[in-house]
Amino acid sequence: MNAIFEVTNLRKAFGGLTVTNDVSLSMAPGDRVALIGPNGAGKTSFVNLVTGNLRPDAGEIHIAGHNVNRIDAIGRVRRGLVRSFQVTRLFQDMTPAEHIGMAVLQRTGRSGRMFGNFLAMRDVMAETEELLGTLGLAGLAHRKVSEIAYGQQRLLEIAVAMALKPKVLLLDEPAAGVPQSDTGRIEQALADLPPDLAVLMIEHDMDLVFRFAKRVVVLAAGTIIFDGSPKDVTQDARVREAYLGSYAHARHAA
Ligand SMILES: Nc1ncnc2c1ncn2[C@@H]1O[C@H](COP(=O)(O)OP(=O)(O)OP(=O)(O)O)[C@@H](O)[C@H]1O
Repeated sequence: MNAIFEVTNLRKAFGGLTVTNDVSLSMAPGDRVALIGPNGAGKTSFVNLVTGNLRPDAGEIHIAGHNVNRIDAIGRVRRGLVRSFQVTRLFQDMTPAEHIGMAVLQRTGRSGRMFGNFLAMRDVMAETEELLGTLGLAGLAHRKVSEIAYGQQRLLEIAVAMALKPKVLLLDEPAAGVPQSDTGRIEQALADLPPDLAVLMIEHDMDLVFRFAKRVVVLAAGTIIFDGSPKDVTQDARVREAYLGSYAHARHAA
């Protein structure tokens, strides 16, 4: 396989707790992968390791064939590994257009000009308008983030990530917290992502997983226990046991 993203034998422990246990995962351009697992399985830790927000104890991370272990989080974004910006990290007083414009400036190496009127730059504005239009946010381009609906803020996260022109996109529960009436627009945005982009989505909503993913990876207690088709995942005995075990644990704790 011609991997755009490859993790081999990744390992991380917090004290005595191993949260990433010899994890290997490879993705090709165009892959649509859902990363699922019970609460506390290590999904977020895995994403933090690959984005450079956590340092692994062992293992290698490659983006487009380059080892990025020694490259920081911003450097990995430059190499094409982008995690969707979280709603909690959007600036409430800024507009969607300003968010996209800033991301375009960052990508094109002009972030020193962020405090000028960068939206007056023709190329920045053109790209901003196009991206907001694609995601159905054109009418909100100049409203403050605090004034737009939560579902639209989540669409803006995707738009900001896309402005960085990723090769690999990591999405953390893109529809979580969005009212049912608006989840269709998020799903449409996911369906419209460029076909050559590799997407890894952490998701708890299994309906969304089955509609989006061509491949499902299941983490349990830091270990990949399944990597295969959506069709097979529900039949897998280890997967069933991991989820049932976590429910039993939750019920016991309640
Ligand atoms: N900085 C940290 N220090 C110590 N333990 C941590 C740290 N970060 C995460 N953990 C622990 O690592 C384990 C895996 O957590 P992680 O958040 O990666 O799981 P998750 O699969 O993303 O869970 P959820 O679905 O609930 O978000 C948990 O037991 C968590 O408490």
